[in-house]
Formats: sequence, structure tokens, C-alpha cells
Amino acid sequence: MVVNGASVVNPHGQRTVAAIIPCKDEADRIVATVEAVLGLEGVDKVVVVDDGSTDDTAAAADAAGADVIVHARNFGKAAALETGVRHLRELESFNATDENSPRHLLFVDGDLEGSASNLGVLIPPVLEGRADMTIATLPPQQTAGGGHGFVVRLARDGIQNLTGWTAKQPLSGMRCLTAEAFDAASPLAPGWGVEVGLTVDILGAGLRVEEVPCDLQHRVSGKDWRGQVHRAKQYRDVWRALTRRRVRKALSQRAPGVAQRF
Ligand SMILES: O=c1ccn([C@@H]2O[C@H](COP(=O)(O)OP(=O)(O)O[C@H]3O[C@H](CO)[C@@H](O)[C@H](O)[C@H]3O)[C@@H](O)[C@H]2O)c(=O)[nH]1
Ligand SMILES: O=C(O)[C@H](O)COP(=O)(O)O
Repeated sequence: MVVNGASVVNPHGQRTVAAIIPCKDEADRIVATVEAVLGLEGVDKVVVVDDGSTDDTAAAADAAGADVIVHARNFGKAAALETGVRHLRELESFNATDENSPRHLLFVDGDLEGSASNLGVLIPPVLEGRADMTIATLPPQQTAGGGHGFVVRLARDGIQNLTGWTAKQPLSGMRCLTAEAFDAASPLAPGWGVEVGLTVDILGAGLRVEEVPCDLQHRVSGKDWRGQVHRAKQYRDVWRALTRRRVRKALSQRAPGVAQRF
């Protein structure tokens, strides 16, 4: 429900939450992830977007009980999230008596498996109106790997310079947010820039962001060449998201009309 542009809690009961799970080649993990998310209190819809997988991700997610949308080819994580939210809003618009519309959003990576059952802590601050977006911070991971911190530092420093807020884990993709917060960050920054874009745009709109410790385990990128290529793409996308927002901010001080379109 939107009143004067602001989300308000449904007067007829607790607002519910829809989980959106972007996936590329997660057939081995998606069943456990979907089952865990379906069990979260407050979540009444799970949408998996298969972002051009070459494995059986879509069939596995469907069998696990999710709504499944398939990209004909790979468009990147941000596009998968946008497809999932668009699908959700279409479903909601078909049901004129749906009191939960527009649902809050829970963004979940497909590789969390059973640990996704710990995502529930992200929901109450948003449901109760204390935060417009919560972000999960993860404990040390059981699987070895991880990078050298280049992308994390670029993201953290960039967010800090633009907003004054220091994120502990700026790349964490597990987030719960209101429809209003999602709209403030739309269109999303492409690819791996999506998290930085969400944080900068939502804070820039004067909304509240909070990091919440959450006991999650995910597939950690290694230090092999595949992991390094992945990090190079992350670096490129985060840099682009930050640069666009720096230019937008500079323009908004000089030419507000132009800045809105940039
Ligand atoms: O083209 C792609 C690639 C990945 N994914 C999915 O996006 C999620 C995150 O991808 P992953 O390979 O797990 O990325 P990581 O580098 O391990 O992820 C860290 O860094 C990312 C930002 O760079 C965040 O999105 C993640 O939440 C964070 O865990 C997973 O569900 C993927 O299946 C897509 O939907 N499309
Ligand atoms: O493995 C990671 O933590 C991410 O891919 C980011 O890489 P980084 O450690 O080089 O910032």
C-alpha cells in the first residue's frame, strides 16, 4: 500500500515478504535454498530467476516450490533481480484484493542452501518500520577462499565518500527492503554493481539502512584464475556504479534536471 509515496504497514495485518532468488547454475544448491526460504516466517512467495543457467536450476527450483522465471540468456544478477520483482508486481496486480501488496522484498543468493533458514533476522526491522533496508553481514566462512579485499575496499570507500556511511560488508547481497526503497534504487546498477547502487541510492533518498549479523554460509570464490576473473568483473561493475553516482551527484548540484536522467 502506498500513501503519498510512502509505504505504510497494512492496516489489516502484517505485511508479507516475497523472496527473490537470482540464479546462474545453482542446480546443486537451489533446492535446499528454496526450501529454507519457504520456511521463513513472513515469507509467502518465493521467485527464482534462472539467469541463463546451463544446468537444471530452473527445474530444480520449480520442483522445490518456487515460482520460476527463466532468462533466455545470461543478463547478470541485477537484471535477474529486476525480472523477479517485475514478475511479483504483475502477480500482485492481478489480485485486486491482495492486502499484502506491494510486498517487502527479500533478496537471497541461490547458493546459501540450508543456512538461508537464518535469514529471518533481516525481516523484523523492515516489517516493523525501523529500517528501509537491512543487509546481512556474514560470519567467517567454513570454506577456504576469498580475495585480497580490493573490491570490498573499493565498494566500502565509494559508499562512504558518497553517503558518509561505512558498510562492514558492502557487497553482501542478502537484503530485505521495502517497495519504496527498491523504487529509490531503480533502475538497479547493472551486474555486480547492484549492491553498491542499492546502498548509495537508498541512503541518498533519505531512507534508513542497517547491517544485521546473520549466520550464513555461501560458496566462496577461490583464488584460482576463475575467481580472479570473477573479481575483475565485480571490480568493473562496482567502479561503474560508483562513477555513475558520483557524476549524478555532481550534476545534481549544478543541473538537477540533467542529473535525474543520468
Ligand atoms: O550472472 C549471474 C551471476 C550470478 N548470479 C547469481 O547471483 C548470486 C550471487 O552470485 P555469486 O556467484 O554467489 O557471487 P559472489 O561473488 O560469491 O557474491 C558476493 O558478491 C556479490 C557482489 O559482487 C553479491 O551479489 C553476493 O551477494 C555476495 O555473496 C548467486 O545466486 C548467483 O547464482 C546471477 O543471477 N547471474
Ligand atoms: O571473494 C570476495 O570476497 C569477493 O569476490 C570480493 O573480492 P575481494 O576480496 O578482492 O574484494
